Amino acid sequence: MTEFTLTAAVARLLHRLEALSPTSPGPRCLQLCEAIDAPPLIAWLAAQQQHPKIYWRGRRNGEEIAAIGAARDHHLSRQPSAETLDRLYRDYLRADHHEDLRLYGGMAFDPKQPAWPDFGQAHFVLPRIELRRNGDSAQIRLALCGQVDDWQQELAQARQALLALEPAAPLPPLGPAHILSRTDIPEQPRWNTLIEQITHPNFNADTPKVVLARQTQLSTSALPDPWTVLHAWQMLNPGSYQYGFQFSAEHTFISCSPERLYQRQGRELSTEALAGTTVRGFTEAEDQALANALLNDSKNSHENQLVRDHIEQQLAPLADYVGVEESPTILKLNHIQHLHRGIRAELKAGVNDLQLLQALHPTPAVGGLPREAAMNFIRQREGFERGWYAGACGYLGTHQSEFSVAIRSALFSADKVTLFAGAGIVADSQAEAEWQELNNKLTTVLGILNGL
Ligand SMILES: C=C(O[C@H]1C=CC=C(C(=O)O)[C@@H]1O)C(=O)O
Ligand SMILES: [Mg+2]
Repeated sequence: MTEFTLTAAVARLLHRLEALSPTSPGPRCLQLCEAIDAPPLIAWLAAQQQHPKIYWRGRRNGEEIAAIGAARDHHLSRQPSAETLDRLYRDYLRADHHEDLRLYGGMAFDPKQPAWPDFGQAHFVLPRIELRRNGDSAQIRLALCGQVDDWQQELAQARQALLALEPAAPLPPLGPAHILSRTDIPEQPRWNTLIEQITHPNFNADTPKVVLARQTQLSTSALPDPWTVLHAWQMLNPGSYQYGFQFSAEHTFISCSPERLYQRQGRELSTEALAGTTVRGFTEAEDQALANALLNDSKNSHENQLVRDHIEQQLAPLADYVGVEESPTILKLNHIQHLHRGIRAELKAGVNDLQLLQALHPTPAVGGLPREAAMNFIRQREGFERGWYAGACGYLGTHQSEFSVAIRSALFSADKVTLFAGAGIVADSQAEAEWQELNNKLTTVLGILNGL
């Protein structure tokens, strides 16, 4: 009888590697796959010693992935061009590939801002080892990618990666971390000035929306493990995407984001307008009253409407059909609730993921309108580098691709954690209320970091 423990599956993969011919007839990329009973994936990932480490989980109990190492690593100093994407497709994502190879990674919010170290303007990885789970079914996948003359070395490296796997261990506990210092950029007085500028009728006439953000840098007595924080965060917000990228031991970017940039299955596209925010109530009646007030609030409706209109316009030339939910519904998170409109499209034949990324990212839920004017304002005045905050994170695959907008995110480096929160500023925005909205967006993660 086949044993589905990870150890048994790894032994089978080692055996299959041995059986592969040590020479290759040409350049090739392939994936060996074995069914497993999946261990808890975040805990397994945290225990591994190989980098990069990547975690991805779709919304509402969606597909879960933990991946380590790289059979191919594309660290780009510019956002992907048509040529780069063509190459990626030719090499791994060809429609005649039956292996379902995927490139996991992301891209920064603004290619014109300096890139974060490790993350670059864009960074995509074909993982060496991927654990993929969908409901009760899970596999371990081993990727091999090489040329004729380095094939033997590729086999040796794949073997090495399998032998270096660590067993899953419990996640390190959160521990009683104390926040020693906190620095906000911008601080509140500067925030107020910026809101005045954005809401000034002369500016607002041409630039109806700018999503202004704040960076909150914390130093703590004991830096918590980012994977433990992500795990705690996902328990509180299972309806959000949950993901983390650690390209080296130095920096980890995690996000528990409610926002989908897009999901593509074949030519079916699903995206959304997510903008407009209020808090949750303490009782069901209060929660419902807050939701109703949000649905009827003109400032929040305007925030959402601008995103909806823009996405519809951007998709029109790429799609045979675009359908938008006319009235927004409410998406509830642990501490806040948002206005949400689902958007579906049937893509024209031949439309690729690069076209989708360029058309949709960044949406006016994180940038503004018009896109370039809003981004210019952010670049010149916000005062910090957004890096992958509000960027696009996810995966590219042949038949299916999915990206989330990396809001509700945190960057862990040496001795500090940096949190990010933004708010859509439109004509009727009040500086104090928008500042409070930023705080509301941080409540859940701050609670985790405070050990609450
Ligand atoms: C930019 C962020 O949120 C966006 C997504 C949902 C609601 C938003 C809002 O109501 O302002 C923002 O547009 C963030 O959380 O950093
Ligand atoms: Mg808002």
